[in-house]
Formats: sequence, C-alpha cells, structure tokens
Amino acid sequence: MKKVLTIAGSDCSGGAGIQADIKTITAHKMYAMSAITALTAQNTTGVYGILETDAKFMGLQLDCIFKDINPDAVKIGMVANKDIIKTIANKLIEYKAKNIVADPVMVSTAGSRLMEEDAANTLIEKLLPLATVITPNLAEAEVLCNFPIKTKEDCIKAAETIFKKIPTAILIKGGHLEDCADDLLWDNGSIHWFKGERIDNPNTHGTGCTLSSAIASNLAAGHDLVTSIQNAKDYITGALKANLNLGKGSGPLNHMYNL
Ligand SMILES: Nc1ncnc2c1ncn2[C@@H]1O[C@H](COP(=O)(O)OP(=O)(O)OP(=O)(O)O)[C@@H](O)[C@H]1O
Ligand SMILES: Cc1ncc(CO)c(N)n1
Repeated sequence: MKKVLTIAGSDCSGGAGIQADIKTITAHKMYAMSAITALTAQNTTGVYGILETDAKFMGLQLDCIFKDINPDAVKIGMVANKDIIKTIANKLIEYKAKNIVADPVMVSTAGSRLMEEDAANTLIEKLLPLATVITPNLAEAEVLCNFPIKTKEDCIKAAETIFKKIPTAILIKGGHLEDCADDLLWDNGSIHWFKGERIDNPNTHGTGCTLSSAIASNLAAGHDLVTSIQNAKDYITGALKANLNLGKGSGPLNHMYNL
C-alpha cells in the first residue's frame, strides 16, 4: 500500500486541512499519516481560533513518521509560523522526502489569516523550493509575484515571476477566476492549462486542500506530474458535482462520491 503524509492544520469541522487530506488520501485507497501544525477552531462560516503547535513538537511528529513509515508522497498545507516552517524544511531535507506538493496556504476562504504575516519570506526561501510542485490560488500567487492577477495572461506572467524566486513547478489554481475554473501548470518554461468547467456550487470549503492531497496521492501512485494534476482535477470536479450541502456557510466537499 502507498503511504501519503499530510503536514497541515486541523479543521475541527472536517471540511479542510488535515481532515480533508485524510479523506482524500483514503478515497485514493492509500494509507494516510498526519503531522499537525496547528489546531483551528473553524466551521463552514469562518475561523474562530488557532492554536499553533510548538516547533520542537512539530519536529518530533516528523521524526516519528519518517523513522518508522516512510511516505511515498508528502502534502504540505497550513504551516502557521516561521519556526514551524524551518523545522519542516530541515526534516524534509534530513529524511530526503520525495514527491512533495506544497499548498502555500496563507488566508482561509472566509478571509482569516492562517499563516503569520512575517512568515511569507521564510516560506518562499526555505520550504517552497523543496516542493515538486507548489499550488497557490490567485490570492497566494499575487503575494508570491507581487502584482494583481485578473486574467489568464496574468497567470502566465505570475508563474514566470514566481519561478525566478522558487524554481519548481507551479500550479496556479483558477478556482477564483471569473468565467472558468482553469488551472495553469508552469513547469520549467512549459505551459499546460487544465480546463475546468465552473460548477455552480457555493460549497467549496477545502477545495485547495483536497486538490493538493489528490495530486500527492497520484504522485505516490507513480504517475507523472501532468497526469497527477489531471486526475486530481477530475477528483475535485466529482466531489464538487456530488453536491453535499452541510453547514450554514460554504460547506465541505463530498469525498464519498465514487466509493
Ligand atoms: N466552482 C468551481 N467549479 C469547478 N472547479 C472549481 C471551483 N472552485 C474551485 N475549483 C477548483 O478547485 C481547485 C482548488 O482551487 P481554488 O482556487 O478554490 O483553491 P483554494 O482557494 O486554495 O481553495 P480553498 O478554498 O480550500 O482555500 C482548483 O482545481 C479549482 O479550479
Ligand atoms: C486548517 C486549514 N487549512 C487550510 C484551509 C484553507 O482552506 C483551512 N480553511 N483550514
């Protein structure tokens, strides 16, 4: 059985973070492990509190995982602060982790900060360059490239700019583009658009977490990057179309649709 590790924050309401990742990895029939960077008190209406993990304890979780069950792929989500980011980066290097998918989670869908403001440079310099692919949404890509992104042409310019700072494959997610849900993969100068029809479903809590853990699961299965992203995009489309309607805000996805 393939093993996938998620390094992310907990979402007690089960829609995003660690819980979305474990559901996604399990739906891919793989063994899920988790190293938790923070507890969040949140639900479909917003984030109400964050308790960050002590950085030393973060390292201990990663030692326990890598010394015992070596993951075939690693997904990184919410990383909370500078010390946690440095610890994760050091451990990934120490244990020679492979197939790393890093989602640079900064702000929740409802607008709450999930990473301390002064941590962006540490994320860019220490952690993101270790990834096989990084998966910013439009707002996160704007932070990484320092200019506004409105169109698909802007996405290409943004990827070129980000690549100069973080020389790895970049998937800019178009979930927040106006008329489509196309995602752009920029891989060492080559461009690949993943076409997505915009699904009329307000329940999109955890789409980013789900996409990145689905990509990690596909890389763990041995697929190449383009195939892994296409399969992950198909997975998220199915989970959105299956139209679960839970909670009073932007609800979670349906991971049970093809089980
Ligand atoms: N309404 C939609 N219809 C179709 N695909 C969508 C829709 N919303 C998001 N997606 C897809 O879901 C994936 C995640 O993209 P999105 O831009 O929502 O990420 P995110 O903002 O990081 O997510 P999160 O809300 O979890 O922070 C992408 O492949 C995107 O194209
Ligand atoms: C723990 C966590 N990670 C990521 C997101 C982004 O969707 C969230 N809302 N919560």
